Amino acid sequence: MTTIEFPKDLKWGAATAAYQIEGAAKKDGRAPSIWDTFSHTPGNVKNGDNGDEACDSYHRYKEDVQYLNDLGVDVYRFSISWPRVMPKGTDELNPEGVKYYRNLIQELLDHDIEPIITLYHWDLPQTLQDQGGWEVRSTTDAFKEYAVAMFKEFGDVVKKWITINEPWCASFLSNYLGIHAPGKQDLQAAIDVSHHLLLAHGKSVQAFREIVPDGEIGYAPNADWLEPYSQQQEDIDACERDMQWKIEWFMDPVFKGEYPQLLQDIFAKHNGYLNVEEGDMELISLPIDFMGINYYSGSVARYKEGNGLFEVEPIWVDYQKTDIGWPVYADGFYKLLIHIQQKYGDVPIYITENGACYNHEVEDGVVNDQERIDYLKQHLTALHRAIKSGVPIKGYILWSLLDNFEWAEGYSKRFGIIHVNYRTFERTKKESFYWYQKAVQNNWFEL
Ligand SMILES: CCOCCOc1ccc(-c2cn(C[C@@H]3NC[C@@H](O)[C@H]3O)nn2)cc1
Repeated sequence: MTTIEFPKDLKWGAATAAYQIEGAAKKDGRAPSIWDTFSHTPGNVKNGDNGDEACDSYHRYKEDVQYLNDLGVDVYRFSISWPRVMPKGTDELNPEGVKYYRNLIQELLDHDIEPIITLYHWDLPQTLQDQGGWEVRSTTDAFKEYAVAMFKEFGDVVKKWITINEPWCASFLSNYLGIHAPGKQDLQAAIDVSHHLLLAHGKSVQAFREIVPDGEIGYAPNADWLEPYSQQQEDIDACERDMQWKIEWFMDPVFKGEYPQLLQDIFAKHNGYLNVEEGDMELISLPIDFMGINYYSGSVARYKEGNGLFEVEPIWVDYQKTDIGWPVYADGFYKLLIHIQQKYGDVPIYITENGACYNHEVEDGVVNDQERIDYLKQHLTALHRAIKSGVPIKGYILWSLLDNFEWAEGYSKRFGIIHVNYRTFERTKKESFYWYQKAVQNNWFEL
């Protein structure tokens, strides 16, 4: 048997996000977010699902922390619901909301699990959306006010912070493709949102240095891996364009202080333009301590005239697929990490999300999700290969601890290593839970 053994200091973890697991959407002063509005608008979410109750983790967080303790993870990545702690988006804090997160953090610390807080995991307070949302610059100041309040509340015990989760999803998927909240299909809006998300990141990094001087802060872009279907230049160029949309567009500003010209030119052909003001890029490119990378899938792709903004067509034949339809492409994980290191140098990286959707149900008390175990084996092997090649990987945080509300897919898509019965909220450890538990506790696994 082949053993894959990781560096002794690699941090192992699991991740969730507020709107996807908490529920209690109207409890103890929480105000609506754009995802409450979006999910309650017919047609936006499969089966008309919403996050009103989700996994009821708001009331069951102690049980969920016990599962993390059973796993033996070093870290737990969760997000704070902005409208739960700051219902108006700015101004006063909601003490009940703050108390929930203080209790959750204390429960983690009592079990020797390090909290990693994501400040923005897509649940913008609706009241701010009503004032223009991320399309307007003032929301970057509202975010800074929220971030500063959280740094002051929890910075004494929480030392790792992530500003923005998957800015590509929160900007282009949400405001150009219209698939996520607020569901707009407006390129200019998406470009403005992408810039304001990065500006909000920069403003909060600047504040963080004053408030939590011994802390570490980063952000968590998502990326898939597309490689040319052939060596035809048109196929190579098509992949480059789409990859730059997720990688360079969100990483060049932070690590190079500029947006990629290739994409600016493409956007301009569709009447989309950046609105950058004096000082913005200096804020956005303030040094950070780590970068999160969220990776799920990849494939070959080819040029297809007129197909979307970038005239690219992923070709998904020949791939094993998960139950959300995404190809399983672990090599893409390795190639992405090497590519990022080549482009941006030795930025410390946490894998802040990696996991698979398989919709197994409980049968006689068992959830036999062998496919998820195989996915994890393949991707952790690819990660190990990247580490051996010198990529500075600091941690692996699996998506997700629990089955949860998978955005526009609702509860129809299960990413958890723990099965959730959405009627009773009963949790059931899947076979992948036990496999991951062993890998975490051993720091190695056998192929
Ligand atoms: C060109 C057309 O493209 C359509 C692609 O549409 C999507 C939809 C969804 C995703 C997506 C979903 N996830 C998992 C989440 N990451 C954060 C966490 O909350 C998980 O639930 N990552 N990416 C990407 C692309």
